[in-house]
Amino acid sequence: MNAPSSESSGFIEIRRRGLMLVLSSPSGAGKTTISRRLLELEPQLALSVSATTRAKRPGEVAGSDYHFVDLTEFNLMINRGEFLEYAKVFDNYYGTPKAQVAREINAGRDILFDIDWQGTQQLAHNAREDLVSVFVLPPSTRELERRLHSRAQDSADVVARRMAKAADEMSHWAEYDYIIVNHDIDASVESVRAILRAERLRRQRQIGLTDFVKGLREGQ
Ligand SMILES: Nc1nc2c(ncn2[C@@H]2O[C@H](COP(=O)(O)OP(=O)(O)O)[C@@H](O)[C@H]2O)c(=O)[nH]1
Ligand SMILES: Nc1ncnc2c1ncn2[C@@H]1O[C@H](COP(=O)(O)OP(=O)(O)O)[C@@H](O)[C@H]1O
Repeated sequence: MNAPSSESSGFIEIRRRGLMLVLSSPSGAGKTTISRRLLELEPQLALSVSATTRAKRPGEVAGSDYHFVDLTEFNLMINRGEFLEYAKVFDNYYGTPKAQVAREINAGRDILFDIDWQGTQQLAHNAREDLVSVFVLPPSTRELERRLHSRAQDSADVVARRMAKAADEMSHWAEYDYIIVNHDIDASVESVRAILRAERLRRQRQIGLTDFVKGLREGQ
């Protein structure tokens, strides 16, 4: 039988299970920028570091933005069952290693995923109760293209291919819990923080609530 955990004050403690916050968007809409700001502002939130076969961009740090691996290593990781989900996006493979996610959630920390709709569908299938999904839309197609060019990290033909895929990716918006149109970066970050604040209070994430309320009723 589970004994209610107590703090030194004698109050029964409510603990919280961590949640899995997914941010998806067409490439260039701003989810990496939003993610970086959230991680600075939310000490309870950790980034799920994906493995990818894509080349490192200038400014990216191996092991903190992505684990950069070759296709042979990626296939080995698949065969060893190390991924919670994985998908091919554009011409590269991307996957979420299981170990880090389990560690964070069980420690009551929240974990942020910058993954596409294919990965989100797999997480919804495997972990619906823990999942909170947010789709980020650009204010317009023209602004999306401007942002992809302004990032200046991909060649012109890569930008053209990302634009060509954007409509396809955006067609998945209805599979998400929340939608944010990223006009202003500060407002978008605050919207995600509001979602986090409310979602952290969901009944299903509270551990020890039955004992806590029982204690209240018994006058503790
Ligand atoms: N399914 C899945 N998608 C991922 C993962 N990591 C990144 N992605 C997605 O892959 C796409 C390309 O990412 P990236 O090459 O970093 O370019 P970005 O679109 O500019 O962020 C984005 O839609 C990411 O959300 C992952 O582990 N799993
Ligand atoms: N609200 C915004 N207003 C203007 N520019 C933005 C906004 N959000 C992001 N950007 C810029 O758009 C470009 C693409 O953003 P990024 O976060 O890399 O997108 P994604 O991760 O969705 O591909 C970057 O140069 C970023 O600074």
